Amino acid sequence: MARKFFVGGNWKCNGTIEEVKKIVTMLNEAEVPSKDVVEVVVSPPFVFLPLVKSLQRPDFQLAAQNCWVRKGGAFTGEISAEMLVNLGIPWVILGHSERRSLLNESNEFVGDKVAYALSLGLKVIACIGETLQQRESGSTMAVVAAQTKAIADKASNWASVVLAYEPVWAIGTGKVATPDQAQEVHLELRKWLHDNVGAEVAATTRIIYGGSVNGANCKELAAQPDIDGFLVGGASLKREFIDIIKSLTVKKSQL
Ligand SMILES: O=C(CO)COP(=O)(O)O
Repeated sequence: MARKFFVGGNWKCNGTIEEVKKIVTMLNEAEVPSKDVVEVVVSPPFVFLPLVKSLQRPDFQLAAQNCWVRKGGAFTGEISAEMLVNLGIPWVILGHSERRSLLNESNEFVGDKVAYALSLGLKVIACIGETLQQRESGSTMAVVAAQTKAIADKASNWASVVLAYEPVWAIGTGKVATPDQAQEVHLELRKWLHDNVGAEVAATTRIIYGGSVNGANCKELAAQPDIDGFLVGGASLKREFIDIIKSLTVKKSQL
């Protein structure tokens, strides 16, 4: 079964009501491939989720950028997975490197979050990725394998998981991974899934790339056989997000 191309737009902590309306209008007017070909998931900050939901075209979906690790309750400032379900938000981004580094989210904590969100029927964009120091010391695969293991140890429903490989050194830096660099890690991750989770999960799980993806570099990355889409930060707030949605042409493996 072919893996459907997936493009997520992570707006991070950006936007005003006016800006949100402008971006949604721009996306609503765009001509893009059908949702049978490309799955598009937009992730505004929590407070704008209802607004975007009310305005957004029906073929695009929504993701929250985080949720609480367990059932909601006395956790001031948190948003629970139950609330996302109640609001009709199908996806949640978990384990983003900004949360791992700035808020000290550990592999185990991210694994618990993923498992809890999945248990409520949410679909999860689970983020992993190494720092520059880790890459330079040759530990990229060990780092992303440990991050993936913490998720795999607790998550059973892989059909609802998209794995986002986002090297920390490429996020917001303009230093995109080369297609070969990204493909190499994606292939290794697929092998890891094969050996540690199962052949079916390895063959069907979408592994998407994130980190300085833009309208100019997306096509070459999208052509790699194991890159199944993108998680886009800065460029998801701009018109070039439409070019990224349209970036899938022919996979290198099919040439
Ligand atoms: O962190 C990212 C998406 O989650 C990537 O951000 P940039 O596309 O701005 O590098």
